[in-house]
Amino acid sequence: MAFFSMISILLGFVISSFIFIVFFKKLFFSRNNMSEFSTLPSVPVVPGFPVIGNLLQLKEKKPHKTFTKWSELYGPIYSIKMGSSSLIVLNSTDTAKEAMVTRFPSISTRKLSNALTVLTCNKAMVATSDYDDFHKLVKRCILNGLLGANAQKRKRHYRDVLIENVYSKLHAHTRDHLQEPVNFRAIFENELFGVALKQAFGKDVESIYVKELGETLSRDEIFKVLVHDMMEGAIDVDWRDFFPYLKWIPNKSFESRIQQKHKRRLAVMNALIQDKQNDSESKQDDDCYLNFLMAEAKTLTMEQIAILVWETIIETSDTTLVTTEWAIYELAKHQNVQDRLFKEIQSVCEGEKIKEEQLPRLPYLNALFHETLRKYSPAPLVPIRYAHEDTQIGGFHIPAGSEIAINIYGCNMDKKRWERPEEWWPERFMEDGKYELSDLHKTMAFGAGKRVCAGALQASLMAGIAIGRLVQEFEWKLIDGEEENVDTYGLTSQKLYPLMAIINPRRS
Ligand code: HEM
Repeated sequence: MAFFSMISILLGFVISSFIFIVFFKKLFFSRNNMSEFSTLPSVPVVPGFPVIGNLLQLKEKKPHKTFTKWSELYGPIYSIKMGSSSLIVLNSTDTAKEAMVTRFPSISTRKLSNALTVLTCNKAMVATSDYDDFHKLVKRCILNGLLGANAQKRKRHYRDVLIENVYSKLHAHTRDHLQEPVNFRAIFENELFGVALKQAFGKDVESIYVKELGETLSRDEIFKVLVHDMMEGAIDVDWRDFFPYLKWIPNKSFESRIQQKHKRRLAVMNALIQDKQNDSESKQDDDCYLNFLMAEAKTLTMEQIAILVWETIIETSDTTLVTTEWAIYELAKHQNVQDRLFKEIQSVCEGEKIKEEQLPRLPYLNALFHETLRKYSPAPLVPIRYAHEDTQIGGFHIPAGSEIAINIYGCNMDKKRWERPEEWWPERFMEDGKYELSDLHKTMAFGAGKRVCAGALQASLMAGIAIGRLVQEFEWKLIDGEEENVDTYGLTSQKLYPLMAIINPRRS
């Protein structure tokens, strides 16, 4: 009997110790697992519908505008549901900076849509890669080989030729069709694409035979395949992005659209690369980005090199055009701003053609460039990021696994930060007639922190000198009805309808 009661006491002790250990371990473990942030409040949620969440509310293809409206109701940071995926949206400069700089180590990976996964060959671009060794290698390459200050000095002649060509074509227009509106985009886009090709391959091209397609493409067709179709593809929507658990269901029309664009782009890039390699004996510029990558990044595959070179072509061809076209539109609309800019240029350049070296001495030109970046944020939404560990933003808990969208357009339309944000008003950067260089970065147009735009210098030089020279040489006026044409299109706030303006030469 004593033996049995001994056993039951012992058993009782073992069981209670076991329960205690399990309980204690659980308590200890969950405490340990509870990050320092989990006591913070969760981000506010924008109400949506069961299953689809907020998808219906986002059906107009300008999510940055809808996000900005919601920020007035739900605050600068909130969460939405896109089908079964949640997305945290940041709409103020403070929260955006926190995500891009202070909390960057916890939010350094990218989350790509199905379309972008294909078009970027699974993150093989600098701009869409995760923050890893690949990113460090290719960002070093793009800065040293093309976009850093020294490389941009070496590429100066391309920019000089661009501006002379644009000037000559506009001048020819005034000679042959005075008082007829000019399509500024058609001229500027064509020249920018030329710079993009020269930087990439050391030369412009008129046409190319693409063996994989069995056809010869004209320069316009090359532009369509490398730039236009890619911009269109980047915003193509696959409904499976919103319901990843249904990814096993085929979406044939989406897949064939994207694959076709992707394959044509690679075929054209391969043809251009081959053409350059066959041509290496000729006197073309050998300081081109393709040669730089081939020499400096030997661990990369040929497909990665093709994508990295293509990246510089699409980036050079698009955002600088968007900014310059909107700036000229606003100048043509605001004659007083145009006059003030012209006077500033004349007093600094003393009748000579404006030069890049003079840009720092032209505060009003800088102010209006940055005001254009603010109002028209050429990259309104930064590619989506992903929190790989618990963190916080704006005093809210951001659990690991959250997807985060940074709405730069929303930051720049924030009424708490900007007086009358809807107005284009360069003087906001010229308080008391002076401007502070640091103020210009308040727009966050180029991002911030470790993923800051690599092309900011090139874009500022090209857009700055183009705006300055075009106002120095011509008076710009909008045609009737043009003021209403302010709609945008696509991923980068491009003007929906090309700017149509009347230009008059200022001097013979
Ligand atoms: C006005 C013109 C431009 C604007 C407003 C702009 C804006 C931006 C923004 C917002 C980012 C994202 C930052 C982030 O993910 O946090 C970015 C990244 C980038 N941009 Fe630009 N960009 C412009 C022109 C250019 C040009 C002309 C090039 C190259 C030719 C370029 C190359 C890049 C690259 C390579 C990145 C990725 C940097 C990285 O992830 O480390 N950009 N840009």
